Amino acid sequence: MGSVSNKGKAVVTGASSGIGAEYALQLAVRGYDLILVARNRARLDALAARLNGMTGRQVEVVEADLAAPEGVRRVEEVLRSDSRITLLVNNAGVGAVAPLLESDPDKMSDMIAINVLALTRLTMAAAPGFVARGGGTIINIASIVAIKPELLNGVYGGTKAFVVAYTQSLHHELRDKGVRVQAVLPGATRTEFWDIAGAPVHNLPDAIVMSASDMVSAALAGLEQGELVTIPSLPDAADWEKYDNARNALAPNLSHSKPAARFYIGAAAA
Ligand SMILES: NC(=O)C1=CN([C@@H]2O[C@H](COP(=O)(O)OP(=O)(O)OC[C@H]3O[C@@H](n4cnc5c(N)ncnc54)[C@H](OP(=O)(O)O)[C@@H]3O)[C@@H](O)[C@H]2O)C=CC1
Ligand SMILES: CC(=O)[C@H](N)C(=O)O
Repeated sequence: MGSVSNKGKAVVTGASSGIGAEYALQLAVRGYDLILVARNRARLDALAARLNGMTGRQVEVVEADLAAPEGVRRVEEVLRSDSRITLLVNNAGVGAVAPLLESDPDKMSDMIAINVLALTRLTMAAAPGFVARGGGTIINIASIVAIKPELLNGVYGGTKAFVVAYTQSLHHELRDKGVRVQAVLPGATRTEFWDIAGAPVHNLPDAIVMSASDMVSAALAGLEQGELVTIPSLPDAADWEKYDNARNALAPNLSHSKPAARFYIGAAAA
């Protein structure tokens, strides 16, 4: 059994494969104890044993279906009750490539439940403890489809746009309370995501597909550099800042007592 980490514990959802398993590895190497969450118990147990053997860190496992209210409640309870938790990685997620008119509404509902509802509730379960203890970090895994929703299924893009907006708003509310937040926007990453979404990753050009290991290394470097939004592929951070500045530049004109003159409403009424 490893010694108790002074970095505390990281909760990683969707840790049974892909990006989540890679976060678990890289966080254990950085000295975090772990709580791994997903449905596939056998995979979680195998990863926990491997990481404990490699790093000596304590690794717990919570089997939970985050599409189901009782699964979310199980993880909420852990987040509320364990004061050693210092980091939450909201990574569990599913995607789709099918156009909206060919999509199964029940699958879309499940996607919203996992990508949006679970992430929202787990954040709300973790944040009060972080505020009370004067520190903590929440990493939300979004996607580049948050800003380019035309690329894949529209509901998937909508869920990831939610993750970015939610994270920006959390930053606004929590930055003065010692809580760090980060939205990570991966591009195509070589994981099982693609098979599950219905489009094998080998059909994509290698030039646009990153390994999960490189993606997570870059995302953690972005966190260390203080980024609120990290796009691992983006060469120049100033490009995101321009995009974000353009959004903020709209602010003075987003709410007025009258419609803009270009809609001629005032002229017609006069
Ligand atoms: N791969 C890519 O190209 C990109 C991925 N992303 C995002 O990265 C995140 C991780 O995906 P990735 O690693 O690629 O894909 P994987 O399919 O490899 O991993 C998804 C993880 O989510 C878990 N998960 C899925 N459904 C549930 C559920 N109902 N309850 C609990 N856990 C669940 C899975 O575990 P289990 O099945 O054991 O429950 C698994 O651990 C997702 O949010 C995805 O949207 C973003 C951009 C690009
Ligand atoms: C855009 C991608 O390639 C990715 N699979 C995603 O989940 O957004």
